[in-house]
Amino acid sequence: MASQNADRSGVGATGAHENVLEIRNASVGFAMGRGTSKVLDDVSIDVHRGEVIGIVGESGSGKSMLADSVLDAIDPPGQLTGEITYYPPDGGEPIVTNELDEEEMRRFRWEHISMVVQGAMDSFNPTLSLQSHFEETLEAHDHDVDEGMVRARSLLEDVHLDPERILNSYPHELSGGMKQRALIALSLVLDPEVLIMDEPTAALDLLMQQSILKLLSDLKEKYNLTIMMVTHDLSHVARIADRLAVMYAFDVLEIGPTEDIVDDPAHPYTRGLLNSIPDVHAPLESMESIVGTSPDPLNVPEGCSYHPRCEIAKDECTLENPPLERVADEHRAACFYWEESREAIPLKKQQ
Ligand SMILES: Nc1ncnc2c1ncn2[C@@H]1O[C@H](COP(=O)(O)OP(=O)(O)OP(=O)(O)O)[C@@H](O)[C@H]1O
Repeated sequence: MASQNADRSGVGATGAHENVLEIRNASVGFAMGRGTSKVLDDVSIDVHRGEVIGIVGESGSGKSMLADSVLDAIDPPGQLTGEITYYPPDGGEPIVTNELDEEEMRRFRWEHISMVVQGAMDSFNPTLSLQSHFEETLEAHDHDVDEGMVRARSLLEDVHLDPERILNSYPHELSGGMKQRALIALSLVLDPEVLIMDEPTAALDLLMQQSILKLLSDLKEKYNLTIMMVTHDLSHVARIADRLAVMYAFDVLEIGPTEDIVDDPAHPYTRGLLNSIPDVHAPLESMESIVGTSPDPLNVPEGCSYHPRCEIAKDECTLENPPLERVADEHRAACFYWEESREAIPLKKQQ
């Protein structure tokens, strides 16, 4: 497998690097008739070992592109550039995932990083029982099937499903919530270290969404997982995320501990996003949406991409793209005027 001369400075006492993933200058471009459409624009973030990181933002902001980049799963003709490095738990050689060839990636995926994508519930093969899905996955990765099925049963119990009943069922015999939970068990059967969930609960009702979040949080503790969770629903993921990265126009414009982002966001966009989250107790007229729409990938504004919608933008914002600046210890925001934004854009009280 491809490796790089790793930066060993983040190696902790256990021999494991403190970051499980380092995403550096990740960009995705699609060549189109009207020019090249950049749908991920030079994103660099670390994913800390053992955390839940929520990737949030409006529809079309590039969240799935960021998640797909980790496993180099961009559909052609999309082109990924940059470098995504995975650090194994045992302090072994780091792996640059976007340098793996097809066969190396086939082995890497599910063993180290599993991904459950939008609509994956429908990806079960309708002609195969759930037992066959688990067995095929184990066989494809040369795992001992008997041993693997012991783990599969235990994982199914972890997600509150009856192993015997589920393994003997066909996908159409399960409800949406059961399928989603079976899929989470399947994604963990090879004991990966990282689980990427892209809108994992979008098709489920609110109660089921909450129960899946609780399950993920329990699984994370039990199996020492790192979870990257992609969603447009900030309030939802904030319940389990240690950190949040807020995306807008194909870039991360704010990142930090969840409580900093929710209680004291620094970027005008994040403040607007929080003020637009529905509060069931508040009168409708008190809800605010952000004026304007997010940019088309072929028409991203110069300077700060948010400036046309920003109520505190100044000339400088139209000319220069602000870098992520330090707000507090681990809190960063890409805004020249983040200090001003706190007073200029008051937060409505969330329930
Ligand atoms: N195959 C493709 N060719 C060209 N552009 C694409 C392709 N797939 C996605 N895009 C564009 O990439 C941009 C980012 O898409 P992405 O799916 O990452 O957004 P998202 O934030 O995950 O949105 P959503 O929450 O709706 O899934 C969008 O503008 C989308 O139209």
